[in-house]
Amino acid sequence: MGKAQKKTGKGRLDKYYKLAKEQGYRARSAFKLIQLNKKYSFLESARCCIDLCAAPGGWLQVASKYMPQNSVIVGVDLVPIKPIPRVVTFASDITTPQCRQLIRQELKDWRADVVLHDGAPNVGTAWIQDAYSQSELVLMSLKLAVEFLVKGGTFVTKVFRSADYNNLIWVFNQLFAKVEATKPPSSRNVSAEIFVVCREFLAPKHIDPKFLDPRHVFKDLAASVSGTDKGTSANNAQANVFQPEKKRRKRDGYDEGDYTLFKALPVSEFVRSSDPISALGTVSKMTFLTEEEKEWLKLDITTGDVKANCDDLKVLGKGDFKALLKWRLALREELGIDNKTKNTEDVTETVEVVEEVDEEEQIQEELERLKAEAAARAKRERRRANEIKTRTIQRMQQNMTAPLDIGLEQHDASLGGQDDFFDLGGAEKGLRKRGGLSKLGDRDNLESSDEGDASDEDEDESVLDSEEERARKVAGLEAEMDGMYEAYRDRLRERDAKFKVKESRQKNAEREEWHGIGGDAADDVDTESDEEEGGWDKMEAAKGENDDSSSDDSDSDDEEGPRPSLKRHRPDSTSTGRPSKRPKLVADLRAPQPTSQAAKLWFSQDLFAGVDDDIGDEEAMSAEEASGDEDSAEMDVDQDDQDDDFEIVKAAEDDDADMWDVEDEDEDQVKREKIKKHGLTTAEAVTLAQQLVNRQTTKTQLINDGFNRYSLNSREGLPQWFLDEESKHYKPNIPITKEAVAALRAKQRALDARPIKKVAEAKARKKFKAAQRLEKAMKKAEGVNATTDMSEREKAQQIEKVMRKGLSAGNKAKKEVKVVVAKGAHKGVKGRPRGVKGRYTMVDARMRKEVRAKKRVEKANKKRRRA
Ligand SMILES: C[S@@+](CC[C@H](N)C(=O)[O-])C[C@H]1O[C@@H](n2cnc3c(N)ncnc32)[C@H](O)[C@@H]1O
Repeated sequence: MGKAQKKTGKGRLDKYYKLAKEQGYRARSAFKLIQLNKKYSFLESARCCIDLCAAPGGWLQVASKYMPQNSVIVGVDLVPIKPIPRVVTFASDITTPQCRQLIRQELKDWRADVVLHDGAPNVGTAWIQDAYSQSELVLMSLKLAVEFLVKGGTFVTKVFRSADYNNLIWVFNQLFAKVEATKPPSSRNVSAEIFVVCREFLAPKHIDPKFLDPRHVFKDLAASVSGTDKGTSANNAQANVFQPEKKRRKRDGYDEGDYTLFKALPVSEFVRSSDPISALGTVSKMTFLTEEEKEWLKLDITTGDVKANCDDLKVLGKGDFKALLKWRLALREELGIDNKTKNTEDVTETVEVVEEVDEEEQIQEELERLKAEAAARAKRERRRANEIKTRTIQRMQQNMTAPLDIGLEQHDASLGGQDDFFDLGGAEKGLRKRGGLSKLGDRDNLESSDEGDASDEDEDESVLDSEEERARKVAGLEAEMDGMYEAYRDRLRERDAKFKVKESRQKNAEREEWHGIGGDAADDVDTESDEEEGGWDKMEAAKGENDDSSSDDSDSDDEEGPRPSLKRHRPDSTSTGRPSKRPKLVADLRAPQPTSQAAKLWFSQDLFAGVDDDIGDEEAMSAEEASGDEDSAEMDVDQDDQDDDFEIVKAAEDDDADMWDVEDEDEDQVKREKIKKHGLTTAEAVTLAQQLVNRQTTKTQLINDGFNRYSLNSREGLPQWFLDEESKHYKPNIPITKEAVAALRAKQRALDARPIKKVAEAKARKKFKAAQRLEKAMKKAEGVNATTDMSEREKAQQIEKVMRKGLSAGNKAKKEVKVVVAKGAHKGVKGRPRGVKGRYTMVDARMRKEVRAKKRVEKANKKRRRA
């Protein structure tokens, strides 16, 4: 569950999820009802509505919003529903009489205009079983609907496109004048759900109880579910043979590309087939057309019955099928296909034993044998495929991590016929021949023995078929390209300090990036979008944690799988010193090799999915199965992945409107502060902000625009060089306006004009001191004013003096000291030189140099003394 898309979050947290969050709905499914109501307008005129299976309450919220004031709205679910204004809710099972009573108590004499049903059983078993329960639930809801609906009322229900679909529609048609099935846009395409809107309830006086009885409505399916057959076509084929009395309908539709009912099969195929049962179960007729087949008609064993049976298989019973199988066995013996029975011809005693064996048993044995053979074959093939995968992985890993340093290309080229310069496969083979890859061989053998398979070198060679060879070459080339690109980047890093800075900035940007609205711009503008990013990451992380606890497989998914802010790590050059520019072909596999990042990336591709599991770790398999069960138990998270599209929008404990985790707030705070501190930093962001302020766009529009062709790009498995290129050019082109650029420039200019910190501090200090002086002066002035032994005039003079001093003290210009060099006319002058006014100081031309020299000597002497 949740593995097909891993619903890697991206698919799951879609536009409607975000809209639900934004508009305060508890579940994205709210939009389904909104869209259904938009099409059929049943809520606006309704005065009473019952919502069956209503938790967490998305539909109830919509009903309460669209229905007139003072309407009666009742919601029921197995789980309690958090209160919603104007809505009565209670917890009950809609399939029980107690639920019926509760609704009756609530409605009294009222009848409902609308009955809604969006129920989904808590799944966990096989799909066909789940679908059946869902259909049953629909029928139960219909039962309540017909009891409480007013004549002409509307019943809206969710149905799954299962085998029961037509039966349900038939029943609806008996009770409602208009029945329409529709899939609202918000219902995911991957979901099998469909909504049926039944209008104009006929309210018949008497309703045949069979209409509402699952045993009658889903009669055939119940039979097939209780039997051994779970609905697969292969099983169906077998069931057709062993229980031909019970005709099975094609409930699951026809096989891909096979839409005809009548099928003919050459009888030789039936005789030679390893799975005769399937042949008998699927074909209508077996033909004798070739010369060989016509010869068989002449044999004694081919009786008239056999011929007649071959003519129309659809009318045969169990005994006829047995007869055909018996005939097949006899014919195979005749033809020498079955060596086992042929050998028995030579041993008289054994022949006797064989003759004694009951027909029934013989067929049974044959069946057993065929089954065992098929199972063994499948197992062999699986193991073989696993081996191929494992070896491919090992080899590619080697190619990626180890330097190719022994001039193999020249060597192989010199042998002639080696066109491909990069043919690592050939080189490896050469090495293997020379024993250079003995370690690899050891490892291979080790693995083979682990799996209990006696595969040897020969088999190993046969496994390397041309396709694998080609795939390996391609992988080798790609790995080499990756290596070269890394080396190139390393060189850049060494040469260009700016590159490093750029790189780290880019990493930060990637970490910050939300792929919704579009990069930095969105990040800058919409703080709520930022919240979403936080929420997204948290949810992903939470999912990761869940997976961690439940499955090994999902562990790796978490590490390698796509993330909203996918960040690719480069191999740590510090740990390995300088990275080798050429990958080594031979590596010591005995020592545990750390998987390189490039290798991790490579192995995160679908091709390798499940390799680890397949290698035979049964524990991992069972853990995975267990996790599957656990997953399915998490109704609100995964159920809709499989069959229901219901998804609860995460809600905060206390506040419905604010639906993100409290933990996110810190992160959001940081982002908000960042924007507060630095403002909007890109022209795109400023443009979007201006559009928002000027009401040229809305937040919803922005979110909608965020779902563009760039937003859900998967970067999984793509080489780094490609991603680097893409990050430069393949991104949404958000328009920018002149005004935005001008605003940013103005801001930049203001920033440039700002004094540096020290100057600003000095200025502030000066200001502070001036204020202190002024305060002091004012105090003094007040003192002067308070004295009684001075005339008013004297006081005024004194105060003016004090204030002038206080104000001007800070502004005192430093008295200039004139420097007079003692050379020329001033050389040897004693006293004030001529023509110099004010303060002066005489300097010797050589004085500075001499003073410095003197200091140097003193310092040197000091050192010497200390030594
Ligand atoms: C898809 S959710 C409903 C979502 C709802 N329409 C909304 O918008 O919030 C399905 C609900 O069916 C409920 N359910 C399943 N079987 C039920 C039963 N027998 N009786 C009552 N509720 C049931 C589940 O508890 C689950 O909450």
